Amino acid sequence: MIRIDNLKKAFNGFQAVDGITFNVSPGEVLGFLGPNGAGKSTTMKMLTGFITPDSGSVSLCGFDVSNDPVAAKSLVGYLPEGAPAYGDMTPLNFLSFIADIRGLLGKHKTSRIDEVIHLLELQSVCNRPIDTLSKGFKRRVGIAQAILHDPQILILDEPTDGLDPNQKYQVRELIRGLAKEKIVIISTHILEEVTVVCTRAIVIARGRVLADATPSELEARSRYHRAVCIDLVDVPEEDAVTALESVAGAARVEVSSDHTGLYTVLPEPNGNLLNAVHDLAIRKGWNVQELFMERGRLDDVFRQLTTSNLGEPEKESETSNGEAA
Ligand SMILES: Nc1ncnc2c1ncn2[C@@H]1O[C@H](COP(=O)(O)OP(=O)(O)OP(=O)(O)O)[C@@H](O)[C@H]1O
Repeated sequence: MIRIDNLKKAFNGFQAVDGITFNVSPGEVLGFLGPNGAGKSTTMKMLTGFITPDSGSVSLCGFDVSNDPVAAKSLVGYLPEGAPAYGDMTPLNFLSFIADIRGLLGKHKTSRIDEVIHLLELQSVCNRPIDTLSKGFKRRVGIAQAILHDPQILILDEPTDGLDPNQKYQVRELIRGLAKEKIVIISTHILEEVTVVCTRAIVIARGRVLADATPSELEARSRYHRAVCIDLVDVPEEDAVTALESVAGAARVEVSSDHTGLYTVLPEPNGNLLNAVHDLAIRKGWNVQELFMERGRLDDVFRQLTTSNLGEPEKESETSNGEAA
């Protein structure tokens, strides 16, 4: 269990993290979301003991990061922002160095290095200086060092940044596999990653938690939750919009700007439009290419949360100078 209580950190009077509190249990993959400068990396650095909080506490499986740093840090694998490594080392040298620091010895050390090299598919670059590797390979070396000692807690700052779609898929699968018995926290800008990988998401801005929910609960907060999309062929736009607007429970109709004939009907709160829109299409004899109901859009919720709450402090700030993060 990770317990984070009222964590705060200011840099030169600027409140980067402003009272963050949450717990995470084994088996959870927590996605940490927020706009640039929201305080995600700073929070992760405090979780891992990389920087010291001004106040508040972090406990990792019962070990306080400030009072018992060695025990706490031994439980954590950390991929810092940008996946820093020693560029003149090869991945093999770097992993061997990390294994020594983590106290892996003899055959166990060799077999773990072998395992992570295979898991992250680093075989082809094992003996090249890290500085000469592509961004994607560097990130994979960073993930390899984070999981090398098979930690109970994984904290990964933007783990799929710079990876191609195949590698993104592989890393997400890897995280899902690891999460079965570990606690995983990832920060990401990729909202689709939250739906695919995370069991829970925390949205922060200006160093404060704005939402803490499952991805489905967040989607349900979207204006597009249960909106009905209908793709029509050869129906004049005006006729389609007028008819769709008249459906009972329809709040608004949006016309797609990049796909002719595609309309999204947004519901009144708790409205259920699917059957009504379906019946309308039959009555009108429309040629329907596609008809489906949306779950909701995370990008919409993210925008609503992070733009509408930015000017509304929830509690007093100690040293904030009011600058935009
Ligand atoms: N060492 C530092 N000294 C001064 N200011 C800092 C330092 N580290 C972070 N900050 C500031 O604290 C705020 C939060 O930064 P942080 O890196 O935690 O945000 P983030 O949510 O991770 O952003 P991004 O998504 O862009 O990585 C930013 O305004 C940043 O400029």
